[in-house]
Amino acid sequence: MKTYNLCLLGFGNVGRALLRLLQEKTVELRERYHIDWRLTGVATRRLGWLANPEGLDVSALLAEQFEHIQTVEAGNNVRDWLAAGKADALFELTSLNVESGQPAIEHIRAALEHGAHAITANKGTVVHGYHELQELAQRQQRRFLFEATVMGGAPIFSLFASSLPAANIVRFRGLLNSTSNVIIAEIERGKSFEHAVQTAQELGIAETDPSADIDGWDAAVKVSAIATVLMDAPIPLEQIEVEGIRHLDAAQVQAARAAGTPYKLVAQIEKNEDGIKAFVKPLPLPAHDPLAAVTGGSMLAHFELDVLPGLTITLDVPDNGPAGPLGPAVTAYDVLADFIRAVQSEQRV
Ligand SMILES: NC(=O)C1=CN([C@@H]2O[C@H](COP(=O)(O)OP(=O)(O)OC[C@H]3O[C@@H](n4cnc5c(N)ncnc54)[C@H](OP(=O)(O)O)[C@@H]3O)[C@@H](O)[C@H]2O)C=CC1
Ligand SMILES: N[C@@H](CC=O)C(=O)O
Repeated sequence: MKTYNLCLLGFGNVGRALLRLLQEKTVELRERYHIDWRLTGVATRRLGWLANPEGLDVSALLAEQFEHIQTVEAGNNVRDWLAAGKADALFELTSLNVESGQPAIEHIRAALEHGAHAITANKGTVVHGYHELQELAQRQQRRFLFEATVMGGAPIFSLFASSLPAANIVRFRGLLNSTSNVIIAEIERGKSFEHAVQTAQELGIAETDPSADIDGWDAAVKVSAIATVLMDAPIPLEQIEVEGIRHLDAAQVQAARAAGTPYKLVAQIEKNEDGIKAFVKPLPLPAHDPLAAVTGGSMLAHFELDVLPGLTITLDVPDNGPAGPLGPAVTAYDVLADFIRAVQSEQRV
């Protein structure tokens, strides 16, 4: 059985949740999937480039006892660090950069060139680097996987890839941003905007810079990722009509809720012979609209396909589970599932 050397770049909400999940699933990974693992690299701007090819102390990392962690010299850049950690897989879990997807794209490029699989929750890499990184992965016979980037926790990209051959999306409508949904719900309950943002941050679902959520860009990036990967219609962000929830007036939000037509940040894509059009904007929705019933950090994606009139995927994310906030935990599951898929693709060769 192969022991995989895993390197984590970004050790925030999702990185920590992934490490906890890997610990929980160690025996299952070994017994069901013949995968053994050790953590050989962790890096963030604050921590620097930590590596040890014999394995880093996972419990000390999770307890933030960084001074107890034994490391080797790992240089001060991603390529030297991947080499020092003898990486077989990189988990790229750094913050979203809406404008360029960097430096995450460079991290993934480095991992693939090193010969490691690259798995990410960072949607900037898909919007700004999808074609280049897929081609590089194919040349290197490694996998670039990104299931967690849209509706972290739910299968979207892998579902289409594995179970919906020759199906073409003609319309998509969904609620793709948990943070704005939590913020709107808090405002409906009479909380201030600042308090509402803080609640989303405490749940671990807000972006490092929450203005990406509030101003609609996180949802727009997800829209662009769906169009690029699933609709073969890369739509640049500047061609998406984007309006966030910042300007929504509390009284207006509360009145809409009282009237049974709550505001939701709706994402929509339509493709026809004239091309592709997409928007992200807050809309009051009638009670019978399935999007109106999506609560808290939950999300919904509704696809209309040429072969299926309607396919809806709902991801229920209650705020907290026994071990804390569930948003990052369900996202970590998608990352783990991608890792298993990457290894299985090697095992099939
Ligand atoms: N949280 C969620 O529910 C979900 C998150 N995602 C995506 O997952 C990614 C991580 O999210 P999350 O864990 O919540 O974010 P956090 O803000 O909690 O953590 C981000 C981590 O990345 C590190 N980081 C940021 N920039 C760099 C850089 N240039 N070089 C090295 N390290 C860097 C930060 O550490 P430091 O500041 O020390 O560098 C920190 O450890 C994001 O791209 C997000 O969009 C996707 C789906 C759901
Ligand atoms: N900030 C995002 C996290 C997942 O992508 C959200 O709120 O949906």
